[in-house]
This record gives sequence, C-alpha cells and structure tokens, in this order.
Amino acid sequence: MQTNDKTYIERLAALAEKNNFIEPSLYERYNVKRGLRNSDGTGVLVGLTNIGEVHGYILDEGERIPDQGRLLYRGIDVWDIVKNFQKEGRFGFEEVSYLLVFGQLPTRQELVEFNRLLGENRYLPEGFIEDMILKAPSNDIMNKLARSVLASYSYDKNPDDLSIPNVVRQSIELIARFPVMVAYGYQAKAHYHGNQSLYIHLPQPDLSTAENFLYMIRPDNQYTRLEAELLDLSLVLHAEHGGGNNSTFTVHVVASTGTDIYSVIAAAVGSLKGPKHGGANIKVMEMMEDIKNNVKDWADEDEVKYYLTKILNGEAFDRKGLIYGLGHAVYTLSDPRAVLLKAKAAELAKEKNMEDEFGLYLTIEKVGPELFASIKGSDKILAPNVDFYSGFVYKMLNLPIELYTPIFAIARISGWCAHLLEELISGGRIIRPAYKNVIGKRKYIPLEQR
Ligand SMILES: CC(=O)SCCNC(=O)CCNC(=O)[C@H](O)C(C)(C)COP(=O)(O)OP(=O)(O)OC[C@H]1O[C@@H](n2cnc3c(N)ncnc32)[C@H](O)[C@@H]1OP(=O)(O)O
Ligand SMILES: O=C([O-])CC(=O)C(=O)O
Repeated sequence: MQTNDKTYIERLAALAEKNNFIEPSLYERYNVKRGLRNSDGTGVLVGLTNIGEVHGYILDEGERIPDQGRLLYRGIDVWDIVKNFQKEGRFGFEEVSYLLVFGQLPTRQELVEFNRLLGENRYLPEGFIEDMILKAPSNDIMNKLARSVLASYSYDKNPDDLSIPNVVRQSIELIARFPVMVAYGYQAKAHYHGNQSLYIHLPQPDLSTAENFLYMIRPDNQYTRLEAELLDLSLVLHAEHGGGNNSTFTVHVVASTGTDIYSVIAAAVGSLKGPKHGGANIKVMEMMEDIKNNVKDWADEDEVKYYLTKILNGEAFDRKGLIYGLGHAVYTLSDPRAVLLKAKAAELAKEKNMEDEFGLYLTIEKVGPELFASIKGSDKILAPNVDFYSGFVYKMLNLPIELYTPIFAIARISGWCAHLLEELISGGRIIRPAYKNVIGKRKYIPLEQR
C-alpha cells in the first residue's frame, strides 16, 4: 500500500467520515453547549478576567438586546485610549501592551523605559535567523511564526520556569520579537518561494513597533509617518479581546496544564490562523477579489446581491457559505474596531482614488446581512467585524496580503501574554470539560472473525 494511493485514502476517508458522524439531534438531547454557547448565542461563562471586556449586547431579564459594541482594555474604553495618544501625536501600541500586561497605564518615564526594553529585545538570538528562519522557509507566515515561537524554546536558558519574573521576561521578548520573526519569515518566503531578492534588515531599537515593522519589510526601509500611524492604530485595535476569543481561550486551556510559554503561544498562533478567526482578514481579501472578478458592475446592487446569494448558498468562492468579515460571536449592532477602521478606509479610499472598491465594501455591508436573514431565516445580526475593513486599509498601505493575519498576531501577542500571566496567577486548575460518549459499549472482535 502506498500512502498516496488515492482510492485507498478515499476509502479510509469515507470510513473516518461515517464513524465520526454524530447525529445532530443528540446535541440537543444531552443539552450540549456547542461552541461553548448558550441557546441564545451568548457564551458559556468559563472564567473571570481583569484584562479585556467585549460588550456586544445588553441582557435584560435574561433576554439578549442588541447594542453598539464597546471594547475596554483594563476597564478603559479603547476609543478613549486611541483619542488620547492621537491627540498627543504619539504611537499607542507600546502603551497598550504595558497596560494589558502590567494592568495599569505607564507614567511617561515608565513608557520611555518600556519602549527601550522592547527595542533592546528585538534582536533574535545568535544563529536563529540562519538556522530557524532561512533554513526552513514556509509559504505561510503564520506557520513560520508558530515554528519560530516553538524554536525559541531551545534558545532560552530557562524555558520551563513558570515563576512570574521569568514569564514576564519571556513575554517582553516575545512582544518585541514577533514583528521581527514575521518580517524575516516574510522575507524568507519572498526569496525562497517568490524568487525575490533576500532582505534581512536589522531591527531598529529606537523606532516604535509599527515603524520598525515597516522598516524591516520594505526593501528600501522607507515608510511615511501616516503609514506608521495607521499600522500602529491597527495594532492597538487588535491587541486584546477578552478571554473567550478562540486564540486567547487557547492560551488559557494550554497554560492551565502548566506547560511552557512557547507551547502556549505557538498554539494560540495556530488558532488565530483559522479563517473564522484572525485568518478572516486574508479570506476577506480573497473573497473581495473573487467578487470583483465575478461582478461586472460593482455599483449595481442587484448584481452584487445575486453573487452574494451564491456565496451564501455555498455555490461560489470557497463554497463554505460564509461572507467573511461579517458577524461576530459577541458583537451585534457594531464592532467598535470595524467602525474606526471603516473611517480610516473611507479617508484612504478618497486619497488613493479607490472609492469604487470602497463602495463595493459598503454595498456588501448593507446587503450581506439582509440576504443572510432572508436565505437562512436567521435573526442573527451580521455587522462588519474587525477583519472586514482591516485588509482594505492594509492594501492601501501597500502591505502584502500574506502579512495581514501575522500583523494581527504581532498585536495580539500582548493580550495573549497578559492572559497567560492571569492564568498562572489566578487560574490554578486544569481546564477539563466533559464529552459524553454516545456510542455505547461494543465487543472486541478477534481479527480472524472480522
Ligand atoms: C477576529 C475575529 O475572529 S472576528 C471574526 C472573523 N471571522 C469571520 O469574519 C468569518 C465569518 N463569520 C463567521 O464565521 C461567524 O460570524 C463567526 C465565526 C465570527 C461567529 O460565529 P458564531 O458566533 O458561531 O455565529 P452564530 O452561531 O451566531 O452563527 C449562526 C449561524 O450563522 C452563520 N453565520 C455566521 N456568520 C456568517 C457569515 N458571515 N456568513 C454566513 N453565515 C454566517 C453560521 O454559519 C451559523 O450557521 P449554522 O447555524 O447553519 O451553522
Ligand atoms: O472575540 C472573538 O471571538 C474574535 C475577535 O473578534 C477577536 O479575537 O478579536
């Protein structure tokens, strides 16, 4: 037997499908909270946190009332954070990382020191670039990032020590190094898979995270202040989203076993890569390309509707039946991050003469939810989520599409580290829910009798 024998693999696949199917009605019979969601769509309460708060609805006598979304970091509204650092004309991501990980806003002096610490920690260990990044390039930067995180274990003299000072040290290194790992992973991909020249720019300790990233991915190191500010804003908006989002919950689950930080964070990167989570920003762009290629007149609402109907019916694009970038597990009327990114996208579209394409986004935002409601007969409100407009903003910043989800990871590492510390300090019990076995008992049949 050859493992690449197609018919044999297909037979095994058919067996796997048949024997792993669970009758959907059983979930109801045993009151299983699929996706850890209650019957009204709200999440099952599985933990407490001081870090992020995601407000998407009001509970009124047990009933879920849709509401405008709000996001708070350590109790402070993200919109207030953004308004204030923008007013002061400075970058915000480092301040937000400090707030998330250490629990309070830094003083001016503390922020200067933290910026210096991040800058000093950007350099990867000796040999890492040659041995870990260039020797095994990947076509997928999230895959490369997860492997770089896991490889960091072997370069750490004290990888398994879960004392808080050690985990704080490791967290700072990861927050500082994520952009560098992503930039080098991208350069290796561009060279080995894209036949382009190889650029290994050294990180610049005095630049902000956003500036340093743009410096490292551009062959000529050039970027404008506006580009760096927009990227910084996006990093701030993606940095944290409560304990229940899939990648952060992964952090809690894996950390609760007492394993090392690299195992925890590599698992979270794998989660974020998924197209229903952080990977949606790449999917949105692929979907938009597909729509642009199949809809002749982007301004014709009926033609857009016709094609979106095919997508929702699983007859077009990736045939999964999803309009990527719409819908959220918690938000209902709006995702506050999408509101901010949409405003930026509108400004940039005007500046770059891309209002036609922006108009197509607006049409999808308007008709997508209406079609979803009529086709699926669902009362779920589908508002644009953070991933709907982020890719369009990145496109106008000339950022390559394969970096969209990695940029999310460069931001979310701060939230993940904050939650890891919270799990270590306040968790304390291995996360271990239950699965009911529904196959019953079966007898072992000796080989010669089968
Ligand atoms: C950073 C982030 O992670 S933001 C989210 C990024 N993901 C996306 O944009 C992908 C598209 N959206 C989705 O897949 C979903 O809306 C999610 C994953 C974000 C939230 O999913 P859930 O909370 O499970 O949605 P919910 O249970 O309320 O969905 C109910 C039904 O609506 C469907 N649905 C939800 N969103 C969409 C959508 N955008 N397009 C089509 N159908 C949708 C679900 O598939 C589900 O159908 P089913 O009952 O036939 O299985
Ligand atoms: O909260 C979620 O489920 C997904 C999300 O928006 C995020 O992680 O930013």
